[in-house]
Amino acid sequence: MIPIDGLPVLTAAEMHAAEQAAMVGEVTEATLMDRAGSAIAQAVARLAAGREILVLCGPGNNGGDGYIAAAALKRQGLAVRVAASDAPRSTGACRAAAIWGGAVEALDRAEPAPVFVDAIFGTGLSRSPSDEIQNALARLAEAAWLRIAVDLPTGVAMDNGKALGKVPRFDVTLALGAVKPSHLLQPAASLMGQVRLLDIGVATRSHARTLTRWHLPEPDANSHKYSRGMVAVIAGSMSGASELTALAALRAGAGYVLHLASAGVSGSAAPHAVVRRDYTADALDEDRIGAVVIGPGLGRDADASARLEAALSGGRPLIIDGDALRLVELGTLAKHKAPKILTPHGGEFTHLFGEVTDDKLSATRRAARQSGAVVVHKGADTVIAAPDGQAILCPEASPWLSTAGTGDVLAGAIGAMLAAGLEPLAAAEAGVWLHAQAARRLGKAFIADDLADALSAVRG
Ligand SMILES: NC(=O)C1=CN([C@@H]2O[C@H](COP(=O)(O)OP(=O)(O)OC[C@H]3O[C@@H](n4cnc5c(N)ncnc54)[C@H](OP(=O)(O)O)[C@@H]3O)[C@@H](O)[C@H]2O)[C@@H](O)CC1
Ligand SMILES: Nc1ncnc2c1ncn2[C@@H]1O[C@H](COP(=O)(O)OP(=O)(O)O)[C@@H](O)[C@H]1O
Ligand SMILES: [K+]
Repeated sequence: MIPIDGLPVLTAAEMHAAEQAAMVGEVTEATLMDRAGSAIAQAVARLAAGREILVLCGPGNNGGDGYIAAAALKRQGLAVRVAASDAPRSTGACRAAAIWGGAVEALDRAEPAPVFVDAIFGTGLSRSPSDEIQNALARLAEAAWLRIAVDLPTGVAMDNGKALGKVPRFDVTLALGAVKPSHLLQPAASLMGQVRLLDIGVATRSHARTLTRWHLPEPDANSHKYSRGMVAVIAGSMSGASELTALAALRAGAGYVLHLASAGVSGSAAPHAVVRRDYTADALDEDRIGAVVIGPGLGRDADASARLEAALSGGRPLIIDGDALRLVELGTLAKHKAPKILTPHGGEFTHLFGEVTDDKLSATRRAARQSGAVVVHKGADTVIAAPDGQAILCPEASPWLSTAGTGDVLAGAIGAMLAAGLEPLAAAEAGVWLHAQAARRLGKAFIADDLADALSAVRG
């Protein structure tokens, strides 16, 4: 059972191609199924710790994996029963059912067991499971002590994070061969419990992968405040938001943070480490500025538009967030040649790129291509994409982040990473990682100010 940080994420088409490529020489579909079944059995035996196991098997190869796993568990002397939603149909499932060879209970009459293993449907789900299947899953899951899904919980589509019908909550999902988009996309991701990969010897390559820890730049004896990275935050009508961004940039490790506001808007407030200057048209002429953040608290008035235009024409690496995402036009963005990162939440994304009609991964990739920017499409399932198609899917972040100002903090953290010299995609990933870790450390009911402060501890 492999933790999934930094692993490739394969869509249905990519997974199919990877499986086909793996089936060479003596390796057949049956070989892969045997590997999957024995890896599942090993994981289930470990998790079950001697408790009785009920494996639910479907008619396709997901069911086939279930029969092979049940047979292996039985050989180990564990108490295991099998129930089926349907007779085995695929060649693989028929072979596997024969290997099991034991009793098969009818799904609607199956008695619950403490450990419930769902191998009804996996990547081959083509429509909503019947009410009979949905009800049986709900009843058996409810009565179980531990719920384990094989590959994907039954009812979850593979690529778009959608649940087709009622899907119970699982404790563990064992991804076979590769992580798939629905392991990370909402609402499906929140039904999976812990996702772990089982290696079945399929080589996986993809332009998408899961979030991973970044080895962040550390200062050394030659460092000074400018070499650590200088971030300029352009303020607007609500300076609280841009102050949070400035604080977060410092806490994330920037060497120098400039807060540029209208005369009289911000003065001597803490933290005193933020350098506060009046915003002027030539404010961004300072060559040492490594990243400009614009949007948090910017407002949407004429001043805000003028500041955005100055930031876009200034040619410095940019992070465009909040109000600036409501003001900016796609055409202008594509013409801006310096590195840029957009950090929209769902509403801002729709405003700029239109409704997501397919899935968050495809939509974010498209947006990055259209805008020529790295796009951080925020939410419980943040997706980051670069114009060249590379994408990063993030595991479910703390729901306590759903409080005002946490996005301003993220923009500051990403600003610090960009100013420190990371490439835009790496800067976005590192910022999102720091932000998620800070939230995790804080636990519950924190506020955005706490989150900004906690970035220091995550760096430490
Ligand atoms: N390929 C490989 O190399 C490996 C694959 N592996 C395993 O195979 C799994 C994919 O197997 P799979 O393609 O057979 O699909 P699966 O999820 O079992 O379902 C398909 C069956 O269900 C049916 N069906 C679908 N939806 C339905 C519904 N709502 N209600 C009723 N029926 C429905 C569908 O019938 P149809 O849609 O044609 O009517 C078909 O009969 C994958 O998740 C992994 O576990 C591993 O063994 C490693 C090697
Ligand atoms: N329910 C949630 N679960 C996990 N993360 C969330 C949730 N809601 C919001 N977030 C995260 O919190 C931040 C909120 O940003 P944003 O919506 O821009 O807020 P604000 O503009 O108030 O700062 C984003 O990083 C987002 O990914
Ligand atoms: K399943």
